[in-house]
Amino acid sequence: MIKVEVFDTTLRDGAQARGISFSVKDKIAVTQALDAFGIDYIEAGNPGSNPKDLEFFELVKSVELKHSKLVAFGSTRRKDVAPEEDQNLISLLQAGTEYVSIFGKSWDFHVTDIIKTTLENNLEMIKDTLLFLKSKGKKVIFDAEHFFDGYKNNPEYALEALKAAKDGGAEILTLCDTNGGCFPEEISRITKEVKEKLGDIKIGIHAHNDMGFGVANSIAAVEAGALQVQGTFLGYGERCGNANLSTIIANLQLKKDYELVPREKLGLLTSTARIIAEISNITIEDSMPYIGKNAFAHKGGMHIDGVSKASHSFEHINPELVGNEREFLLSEVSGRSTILEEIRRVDKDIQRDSEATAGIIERLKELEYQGYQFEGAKATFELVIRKYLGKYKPFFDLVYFDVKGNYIGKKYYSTAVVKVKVKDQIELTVAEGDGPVNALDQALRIALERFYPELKEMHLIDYKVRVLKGEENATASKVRVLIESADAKNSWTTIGVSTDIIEASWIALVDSIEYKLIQETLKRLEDFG
Ligand SMILES: CC(=O)SCCNC(=O)CCNC(=O)[C@H](O)C(C)(C)COP(=O)(O)OP(=O)(O)OC[C@H]1O[C@@H](n2cnc3c(N)ncnc32)[C@H](O)[C@@H]1OP(=O)(O)O
Ligand SMILES: CC(=O)C(=O)O
Repeated sequence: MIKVEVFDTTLRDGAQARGISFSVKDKIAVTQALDAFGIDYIEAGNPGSNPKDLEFFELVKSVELKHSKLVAFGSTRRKDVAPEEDQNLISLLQAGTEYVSIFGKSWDFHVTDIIKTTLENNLEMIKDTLLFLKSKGKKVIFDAEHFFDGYKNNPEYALEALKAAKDGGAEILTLCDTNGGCFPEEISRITKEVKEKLGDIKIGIHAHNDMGFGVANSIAAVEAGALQVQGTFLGYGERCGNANLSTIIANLQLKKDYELVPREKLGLLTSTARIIAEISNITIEDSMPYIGKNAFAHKGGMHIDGVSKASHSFEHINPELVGNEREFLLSEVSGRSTILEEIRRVDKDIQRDSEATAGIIERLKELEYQGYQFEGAKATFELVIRKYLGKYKPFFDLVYFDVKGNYIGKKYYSTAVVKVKVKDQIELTVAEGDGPVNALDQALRIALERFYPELKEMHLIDYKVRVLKGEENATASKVRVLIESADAKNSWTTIGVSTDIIEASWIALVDSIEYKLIQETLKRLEDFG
């Protein structure tokens, strides 16, 4: 088992992604999540860039980290400034970290045309900067910016840049595919050549994802001898992002003979990813390998049948290894194996071959054809099963409802009137709401709470509407409404479809209330034994 160090730059390179802006508090929270997961190095900011990063390094001094080493990032000294007078280097020292990472030019074209200095001066800038930082007691990781492009253009010079960093006392030389434009075989070949030519110093890899090879290139470098991988936990970063560490860690640790994080921590991969996404205010792509919501979600009836018989028939790993979960999605492509579990929740005696199983599948496919989609609305599907099996009795009957919107002065009000019959009693209520559905929800609850006080515990937490185009369901302009409701212990989702948004919302609202009342009834029956 070879140890490969993990270097996370979510808080530095990840913060260079469009749409990401961490507050100091966010940075501390991400640092703590990465530390708890066992990341070796956290590049947490660029103190020469902005006061926020400097403030972060000041405040983080009082945060106890159990595993990770913090790293402050900056560039080599400016071309005509001595290191001790370079403002960026002074800020780096102020950050007070044991480790600093310094990026320097290793592509001759960048030296002459971007920083506009001589090739010799750039080598001096690298060496001087590192010697200065070493003299101040720092451990330095050298990021050879554009190393692979530089090596392809002028291998001797690119290697000279690495040697300057080595002579300056670098602990690790990181080869960067800054523009993300290399193929894995190039990364592999060049990494091997660097290792042969530079001897015993530790090599790292920093890959970008512009060709979709961020993960593949990082793995190619590790297989060629790199012992440190830089990336961002969820692949955030400038342009197409950085190499995605959550994928690299799982790939190398579960499929190859490398240890990247302590073994017992791998099961925290998914929860750590979700914490970081939440703080970053970015939704994780459902299809992200290992940690995405769909990574172990099965929809095809034959796949579900296979997984139920032997999980590895359609899963490359057990989801528990990375803290994710298996899910079976209900839909028109479901077979009997998929829905049997749902049916048995209602009636344990029903078998795969029972007539009811086939009948319920037919009903499911019919409803999906009308525009329903049950993969996200299992509560409504439970009601479909109950209705089919005759295990459903309405808790109330609707006499009528009426919803109106009015401008009064300059303000828009929605009002709903609901008349229902419960146990032979008629209840007529009226309520105002923020919108028509909210008004309807309020009026219905007021009408029912007298009979079913447990409804006071539940509330609506999400409401989504989707307009269905004709070709999707063979009918013109229907709307699909999904309502998520919750009480103190559970949340559940219901669905309604109609050509009228109010009617679709009503259907989903009624299902949401009936589902809650059924659960309460079942609980009471269970309590009575
Ligand atoms: C590949 C990477 O991700 S590298 C990191 C990139 N990240 C960032 O740029 C985010 C943080 N950057 C910043 O906050 C700002 O760019 C600062 C504060 C660092 C600098 O701001 P400014 O002084 O206004 O310079 P500006 O950003 O316009 O230009 C960059 C300067 O750095 C110089 N420079 C670029 N790379 C290097 C290097 N490796 N070593 C020394 N100087 C460098 C450029 O030549 C240019 O100098 P010039 O002003 O003499 O032309
Ligand atoms: C250092 C760095 O972020 C890069 O070269 O991409």
